[in-house]
Amino acid sequence: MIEVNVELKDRRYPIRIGSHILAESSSYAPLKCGDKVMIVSNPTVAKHYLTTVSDSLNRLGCKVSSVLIPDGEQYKTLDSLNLIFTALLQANHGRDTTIIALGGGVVGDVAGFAAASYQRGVRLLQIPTTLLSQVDSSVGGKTGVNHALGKNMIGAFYQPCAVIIDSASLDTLPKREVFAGLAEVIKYGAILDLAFFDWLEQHIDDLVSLQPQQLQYCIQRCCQLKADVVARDETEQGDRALLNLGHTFGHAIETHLGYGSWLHGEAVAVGMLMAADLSHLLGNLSRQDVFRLEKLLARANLPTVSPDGMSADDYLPLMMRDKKVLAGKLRLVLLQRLGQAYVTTNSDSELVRQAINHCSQFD
Ligand SMILES: NC(=O)c1ccc[n+]([C@@H]2O[C@H](COP(=O)([O-])OP(=O)(O)OC[C@H]3O[C@@H](n4cnc5c(N)ncnc54)[C@H](O)[C@@H]3O)[C@@H](O)[C@H]2O)c1
Ligand SMILES: O=C(O)C(=O)C[C@@H](O)[C@H](O)[C@H](O)COP(=O)(O)O
Ligand SMILES: [Zn+2]
Repeated sequence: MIEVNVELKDRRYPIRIGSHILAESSSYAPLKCGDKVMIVSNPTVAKHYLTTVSDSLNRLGCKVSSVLIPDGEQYKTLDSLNLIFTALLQANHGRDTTIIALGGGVVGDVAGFAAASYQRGVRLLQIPTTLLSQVDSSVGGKTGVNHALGKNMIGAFYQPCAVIIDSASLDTLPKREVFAGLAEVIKYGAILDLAFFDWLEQHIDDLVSLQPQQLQYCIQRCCQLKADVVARDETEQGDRALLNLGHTFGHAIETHLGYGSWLHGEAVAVGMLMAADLSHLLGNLSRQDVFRLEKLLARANLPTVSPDGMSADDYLPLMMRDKKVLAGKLRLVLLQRLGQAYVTTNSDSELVRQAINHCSQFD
């Protein structure tokens, strides 16, 4: 087992990464004998991992209850949050409880927000079971739910006390979900680390087929890159916005099509290409580097063109609701070059339209 630490201003928490570590009680520190816990999961994940996790916690001497929310992005809602609150109240959980998120990013974001708000805040532990949640959503404390008018519009920054990543849990993950996770993996290389981008170009086939050694290195590198950004800027006052590459476009796709139609990673993949194209139009990223990004995404079996029938007119109003908008001005994450991103308000809407059109089938 290896550990990456997230060093916040006033405290730190560990990300433990290993294979088959959910079956070991020692993985769950700081949980200890006598602790009350509520595991939040969904039926799909529970079928595979709830017994393993509950057994480990029971052996540790924890008092374990669980609640399942429905599976899917369309259930990342206030209703699901309320299901969790009801279960907590019915089982008499107080401020000394710990909420454990066992699942992908949807479970993690909803359970995380439940932890942030139940009785004004209880302890949270993340057990991510998708590639996307292992490399991204379980780390850094963004929690929340969607609104029909926009992604992740209601939420809180709320850090977990630990993140436990069992890479073996990816063996049961559908391939399409593995590919979606690779979009966020490629994002880290594109925004922060050219050497990692180069490594991904060499090893993307190994990741697609979940080769254990390459997978562990990839998860560790992504967690380290995210931990470093979050340590510098926990609540997105500056640099953390770089983690949003492609998301202003991608969230528009998810909202426009209806949550769950395209996966988050798929929408982010196309969004990153739009951002890369725009970066090129603004005279930064070279055409060759736009192609490198496109090729890597395609090799990860991700979409590289906008959804059928979605036009720039559909994107722009939704993009104006992005959380990075300041004083009514769109702020976008763009690429100076591969491995170096920046945030800009200097994005003329005609060029934004052009970039969207370049990534559309009719172009
Ligand atoms: N908080 C953040 O910083 C952050 C970062 C990135 C993404 N997100 C959010 O994360 C969400 C996407 O997360 P996701 O891609 O994990 O999707 P998800 O949570 O919907 O999980 C994908 C699917 O895989 C299933 N699943 C999960 N683990 C499994 C396993 N081990 N075996 C078999 N099936 C399994 C789930 O039940 C679901 O059907 C989006 O809502 C996105 O906005 C948040
Ligand atoms: O952790 C972050 O910061 C990110 O932006 C990571 C993103 O991958 C993630 O999808 C996040 O939920 C998007 O945040 P939002 O603030 O645009 O909703
Ligand atoms: Zn994301």
